[in-house]
Amino acid sequence: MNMGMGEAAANDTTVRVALGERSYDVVIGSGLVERAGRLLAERLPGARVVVVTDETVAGLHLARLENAFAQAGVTMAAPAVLPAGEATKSFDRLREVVDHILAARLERADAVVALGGGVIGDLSGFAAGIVRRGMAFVQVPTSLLAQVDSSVGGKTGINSAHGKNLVGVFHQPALVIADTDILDTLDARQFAAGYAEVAKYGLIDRPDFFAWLEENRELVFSGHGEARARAIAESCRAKAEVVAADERESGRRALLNLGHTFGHALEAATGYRSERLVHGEAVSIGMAQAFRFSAHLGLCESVDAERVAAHLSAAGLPISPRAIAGEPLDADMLMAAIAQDKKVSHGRLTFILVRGIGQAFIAKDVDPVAVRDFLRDELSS
Ligand SMILES: NC(=O)c1ccc[n+]([C@@H]2O[C@H](COP(=O)([O-])OP(=O)(O)OC[C@H]3O[C@@H](n4cnc5c(N)ncnc54)[C@H](O)[C@@H]3O)[C@@H](O)[C@H]2O)c1
Ligand SMILES: O=C(O)C(=O)C[C@@H](O)[C@H](O)[C@H](O)COP(=O)(O)O
Ligand SMILES: [Zn+2]
Repeated sequence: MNMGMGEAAANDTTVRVALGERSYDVVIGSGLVERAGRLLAERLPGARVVVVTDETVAGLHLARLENAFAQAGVTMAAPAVLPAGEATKSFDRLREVVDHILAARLERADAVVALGGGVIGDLSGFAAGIVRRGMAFVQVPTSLLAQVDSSVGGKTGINSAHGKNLVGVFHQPALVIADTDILDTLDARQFAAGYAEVAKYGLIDRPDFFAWLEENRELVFSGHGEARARAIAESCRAKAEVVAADERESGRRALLNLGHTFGHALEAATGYRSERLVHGEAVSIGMAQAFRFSAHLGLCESVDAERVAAHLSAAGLPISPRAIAGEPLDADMLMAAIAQDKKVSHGRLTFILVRGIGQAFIAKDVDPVAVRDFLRDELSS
C-alpha cells in the first residue's frame, strides 16, 4: 500500500499526552523527519513555522527538515541557529529567539519548531510560551534525552546564576516528532547522558523496566533490534502518564525530579559548562547520590544503591561528584544552589528519596545539616 506521508507508519508508536484541550501526540518512529511537514500540517493547518536549532544539529539535520516542510507546503521563516550547549539556556539567547520570531512576524497560531536537544527545546518552548502570550510549539527532539524526557510535558525555561531552570513557564507542545534514526549521529557521551533519564523511570516506580534495562542496556546503546525504540516508547509512556495526572507539579510530578536536586546543584556549581558536566551526567550522579543518601538515612538497602551505581557506571555515566573534571566542588556552594531548588517550600528542602529500586517518594522537610554533611563526605571520601 502506498502510505500518505502524513499517516502514521505501521511501526510508529504514538503516545498520547492526555491534557484535555491541550492534549497532544508524541509520535516515535523511523524516518519521521521526512514526514514532519505532513504531521505538522495535519495538526496545525496553515501555520507558518520558525525552526530554532543549534549549530551542530543544523549542520546535520536542518536541510532535511526544511525539505520536508517545503514538500508539505509549510511556509518557513528563516531558522534561528544558536550555539550548542547548556550556556545557550540564557536570558541573552532568549531575547535573541524572541526578537527573531517577532521580526519574522509570526502570529499566535504559527508554530515555533524546536529541532534539537533539551537545550533548544527548553529555550524555544519558553520563547513560544511568552511571545504573543503563547504561540503554537512543536518539538522535533534530536537527542536521546530530548526524545525520552524534555520534549514531553511542557516544562520550558532557562538557567540563572542562582540556579537551574529558575525562569520559565509551562507551555505544552502541540506535537512531538521523535525520529529514532536521528540518534545515529549523536555521540556516545550524549547518548549515555540521555540514558540516565531512561533509567530514572525504572528507578522511580517501574522496577521491571529497570530490570529489563539491566538485561538490554547494550542493545539500547547499539541500536540493534527493537530495544532502543522500546526504551524510548516506555519512557515517553511513563512521563506522559505522570504529566497527565499532575501537569503543574502540585504533587506526583515531583517524582520526575529524582536525582535532580543534587544534579541541578552540580550543574549550577560547574557554571552550566557542558564540557565539564551535561544534564544527564548530573542526573546520573544525583540519582546515585539520592540512593546513597537514602541508604545513609536508613531508608533503603545499601545493596540497592550499589546496584544502581553499577548499572549507571556500566552505561558509561559518572556516579560521584568527584568524577567531575576541573576545580573541586564545595559543599557550601552546592547547598546554596539546593536552597534555590523549585521544590523548596517555606524554606524547607524537598528531596526525592527512595525505599528501594522503583520505590521513589517525595520527602519534605529534609534536614539541611544532614544534606550538607552527606555532601561533605561525598566530596572528600
Ligand atoms: N523540559 C524538561 O522536561 C526537561 C527534561 C530533561 C532535561 N531538560 C533539559 O534538557 C537539557 C539537556 O538536553 P540534552 O541532553 O538534549 O542537551 P543539548 O540540547 O545540549 O544536546 C546535547 C548535545 O548533543 C547535540 N545533539 C543533539 N542532537 C544531536 C544529533 N541528533 N546528532 C548529533 N548531535 C546532536 C547538541 O548539539 C548538543 O551539543 C538541559 O538543559 C535540561 O535541563 C529539560
Ligand atoms: O518533567 C519534569 O517534571 C522533570 O522533572 C523532568 C526532568 O528530567 C527535567 O530535568 C526538568 O527540567 C526538571 O525540572 P525542574 O522543575 O526541576 O527544573
Ligand atoms: Zn532531567
